[in-house]
Amino acid sequence: MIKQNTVSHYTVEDDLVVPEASDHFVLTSYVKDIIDRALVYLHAGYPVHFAGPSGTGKTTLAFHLAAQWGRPVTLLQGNEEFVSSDLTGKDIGYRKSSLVDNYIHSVLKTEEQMNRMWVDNRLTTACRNGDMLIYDEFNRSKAETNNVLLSVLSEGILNLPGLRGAGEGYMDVHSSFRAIFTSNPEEYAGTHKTQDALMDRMITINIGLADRDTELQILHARSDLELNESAYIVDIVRELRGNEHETKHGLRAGIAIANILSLQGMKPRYGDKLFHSICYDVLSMETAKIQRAGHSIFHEMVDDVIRKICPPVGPATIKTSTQKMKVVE
Ligand SMILES: Nc1ncnc2c1ncn2[C@@H]1O[C@H](COP(=O)(O)OP(=O)(O)OP(=O)(O)O)[C@@H](O)[C@H]1O
Repeated sequence: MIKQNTVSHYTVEDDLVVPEASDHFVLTSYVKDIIDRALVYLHAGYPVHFAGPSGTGKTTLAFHLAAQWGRPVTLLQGNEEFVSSDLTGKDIGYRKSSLVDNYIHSVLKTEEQMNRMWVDNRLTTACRNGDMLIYDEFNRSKAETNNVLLSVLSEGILNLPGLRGAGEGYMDVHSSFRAIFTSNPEEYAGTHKTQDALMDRMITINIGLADRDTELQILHARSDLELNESAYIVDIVRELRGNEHETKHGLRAGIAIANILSLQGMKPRYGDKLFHSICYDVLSMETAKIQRAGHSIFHEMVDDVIRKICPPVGPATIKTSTQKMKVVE
């Protein structure tokens, strides 16, 4: 595992995202393989699309990739309410300028000029400057909103109908412009079916759940829990995923449990009631619905997995910042 000082958090200043170094980005061979392939596609001039379930690291990969690319980054977040002008820009009205010439006091000459005022939005700025565009969850925007990307990605032309009146209806896209898209094809609420024409213009890398080592390194990097203790959490989450009921937790649930435990000075132990409860709560999203003979078997299922994976609590009492727990042996 290599922890790289490259990226995973960023600052936003005047709409421009500048990727910054982070100690927390984890680059295992699994992650590196994805980034290397994506860089090859970007160098060949193709936009890259990371597609996969929630919490698999798509956005983090997109920012890391953008940092590797080295150009300024413009960020767009897919939105159901967006219309094309939210991507490209719009006329914000007219500017009126008038000149009053009274040089010869008996002659008053006035001249008025009306100019349309156009403001670029993020896509236009990125195309103009040759930035890297990250369009996160782009399928949350309607297909007709994203149509403007078709000519950008294939012909290198941005269509700006709003500027037609000013004789500037099209703009050549800067040759350094690139785009990284992310989407979750499994998400139904609030997403739109992406048109094939757009998908056809990007190279899609399917991001599944990371291998165990990557998941472990990420969980360890994102919490202060020791590596061997982190491994118990990773195995619990993976075991529940592999369960016949197929729970769909991504990386976040494990990170959350590890963070809570390390902040409380706790360790994942079978029989520690608080630990069991934390697992019920954090992992309850889908599994809570699982029933047998009319009652939820979710807690039993989690208890079973914890028993299989974690060592039991020792004879000492477990100290947490808020309470002392009685050991259950
Ligand atoms: N390579 C990595 N190094 C360190 N942390 C990572 C890495 N990949 C993912 N993570 C962490 O895993 C969590 C989920 O990652 P991320 O938000 O990128 O997933 P996502 O697939 O974009 O999720 P969603 O589809 O729900 O937006 C985050 O806390 C992120 O910081």
